[in-house]
Amino acid sequence: WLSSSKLYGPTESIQRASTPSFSSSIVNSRLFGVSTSVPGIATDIPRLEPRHLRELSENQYVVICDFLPESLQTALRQDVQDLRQAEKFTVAKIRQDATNKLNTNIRVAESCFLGPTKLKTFPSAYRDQLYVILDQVKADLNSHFGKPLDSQLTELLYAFYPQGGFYRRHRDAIPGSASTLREYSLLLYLNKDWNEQDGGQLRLHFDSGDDELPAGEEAQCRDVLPQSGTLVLFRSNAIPHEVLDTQKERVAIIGWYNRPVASTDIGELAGVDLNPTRVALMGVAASLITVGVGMLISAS
Ligand SMILES: O=C(O)CCC(=O)C(=O)O
Ligand SMILES: [Fe+2]
Repeated sequence: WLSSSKLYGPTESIQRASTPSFSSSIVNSRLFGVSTSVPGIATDIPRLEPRHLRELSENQYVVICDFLPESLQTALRQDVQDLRQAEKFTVAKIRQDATNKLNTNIRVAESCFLGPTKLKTFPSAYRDQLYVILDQVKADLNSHFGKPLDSQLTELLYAFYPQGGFYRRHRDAIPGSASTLREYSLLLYLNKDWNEQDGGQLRLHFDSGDDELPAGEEAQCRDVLPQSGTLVLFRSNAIPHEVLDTQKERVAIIGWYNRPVASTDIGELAGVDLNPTRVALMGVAASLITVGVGMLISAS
């Protein structure tokens, strides 16, 4: 597992997860695989390996193929179908947008918010398994980077893009809004047998722009196929990205690991101008804001 850390450009090196895609209920003894058992399912918990974490810190993003166990991919694909059937999906809004109004010039997709406290009337052991896996990813990020991530402030959703769907270039963390707390963006795809001609690639941009390529800069990007099982992680404030027009229905699990609210965020998040010395004395206010932002996120 400590094999060579490759230096690579935006167009190469897609990593592979090392855990087997599925195992029976036998607890495995491999270094990065632990197992849980949920009634009816027993799946290895895939882990971020040191090479993945190194790559994330060097390049601000990492792409890991075959991360999610295949049996779970199948089950979650079915979960998306069932939730759509039950009309649990709503047309996705652009949340960073000040007005939060529907903007179909930027995004055409439907979404369904997920999390341990969501969809209580529509439980799924497979979704619970997903939460366990995503908590482990968070723990792996935590222990590698040594920066705490806030468990209250994790956002998670299913996104369904119809044929012709897209999401134009944007950044996930925008200063001056709650999204500024997003530290890592997470994408997990559930689309079987995806090809180049199906479109819907996730395009990661490496120029210095936000929503557009700055004049005079050369485009530099990498396209990732939304292939079932693929995990993409990137620093939310570092990598502008977009979803190219999809020729087929496309499903993604989208999440953000947020950092805790710092006292220096208070002014910005509360929309007021506070002086820094006062702000420093306001740790209590920071935790209140955490609760407030948490409610904001869970209400969406
Ligand atoms: O669906 C994707 O691949 C990306 C979605 C995205 O960028 C977002 O929801 O912020
Ligand atoms: Fe995004």
